[in-house]
Amino acid sequence: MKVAVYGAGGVGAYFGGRLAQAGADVHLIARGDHLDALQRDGLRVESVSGDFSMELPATDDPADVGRCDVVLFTVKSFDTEAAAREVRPLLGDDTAVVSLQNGLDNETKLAAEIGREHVMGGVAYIFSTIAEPGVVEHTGGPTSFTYGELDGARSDRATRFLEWCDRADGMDAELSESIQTDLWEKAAFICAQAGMTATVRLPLGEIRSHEESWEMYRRLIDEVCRVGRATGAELRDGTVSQWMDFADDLGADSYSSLHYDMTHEKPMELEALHGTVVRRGRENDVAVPMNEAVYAILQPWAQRNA
Ligand SMILES: NC(=O)C1=CN([C@@H]2O[C@H](COP(=O)(O)OP(=O)(O)OC[C@H]3O[C@@H](n4cnc5c(N)ncnc54)[C@H](OP(=O)(O)O)[C@@H]3O)[C@@H](O)[C@H]2O)C=CC1
Ligand SMILES: CC(C)(CO)C(=O)C(=O)O
Repeated sequence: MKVAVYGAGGVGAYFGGRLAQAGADVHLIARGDHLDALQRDGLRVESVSGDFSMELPATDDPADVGRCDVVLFTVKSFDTEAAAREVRPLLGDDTAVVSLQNGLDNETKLAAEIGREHVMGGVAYIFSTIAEPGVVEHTGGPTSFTYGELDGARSDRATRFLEWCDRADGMDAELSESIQTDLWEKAAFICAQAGMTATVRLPLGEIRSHEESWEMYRRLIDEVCRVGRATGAELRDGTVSQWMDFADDLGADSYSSLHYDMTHEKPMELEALHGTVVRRGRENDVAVPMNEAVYAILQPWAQRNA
């Protein structure tokens, strides 16, 4: 199984490294200082599930890699269109490009550039960042992702990739029959987890311990579920309470990638998260006051860091 990781950062390099440990032929696509360090010193993953280091081919030019079975597409959502324009050298007839990004529009943008037949949707659950060039720090979370064909088919390429994922330690993967549902459900959780940790600028434990803040967390999830349903996505009953239980069990020191980016002067995915919910809410006549508040509070930060 030949796999390219397009955007080998916190998420991509972690899962790519795990697949390489399982024997997959993994190629990293990165840029800047991070790429220099990957080429010079290899990839180092410092993980709560066990540290590991490995030498993997790394480049900024997809033509060096050539056709792959699977491309894990893990750039930030604001880089989706630019990166999608460079994906073609990685594509054979049956190549799957699997987005593991946050946001609701990445798959559509990818499909517009490379064709819907190449695109799978996905959602990732992991807390990981580039701690320094060449080094990915994994601090917690389930280390799992769910992915699937846009039409829900249990295709040969999707099941073949699942077999490889199942061989890998330190990660779990699941094949989805309704990736739109999963994307909206993940959006509901991330708008709460990212929105609250970034606006409050404190970890989840302190947010949980204040009734009003915890209620805002719940309302953020609820609003996104309402918008998702209004757009036609079939969210499961009980999604709000399931996420509240999940968030109740997360470590008290949990934050989010949005909080990390905000506090490290990095571009933020605010438009892909709360910006999209606010716009889709207006289009579908669904009130989203909590998401509007988060969007308004974080816009100056998003502008400053852009
Ligand atoms: N981090 C997390 O814990 C989680 C993140 N996610 C989502 O996963 C996605 C990826 O996040 P994350 O891994 O944190 O992001 P990172 O910033 O850690 O990694 C993305 C990498 O892609 C690189 N990149 C972007 N464009 C290109 C390009 N054209 N060519 C080569 N390299 C490129 C970036 O370089 P540069 O830095 O120079 O831009 C960066 O090194 C996001 O949508 C995020 O919301 C989902 C679940 C958990
Ligand atoms: C769900 C969460 C919070 C970690 O998996 C995430 O997606 C992020 O930090 O971007």
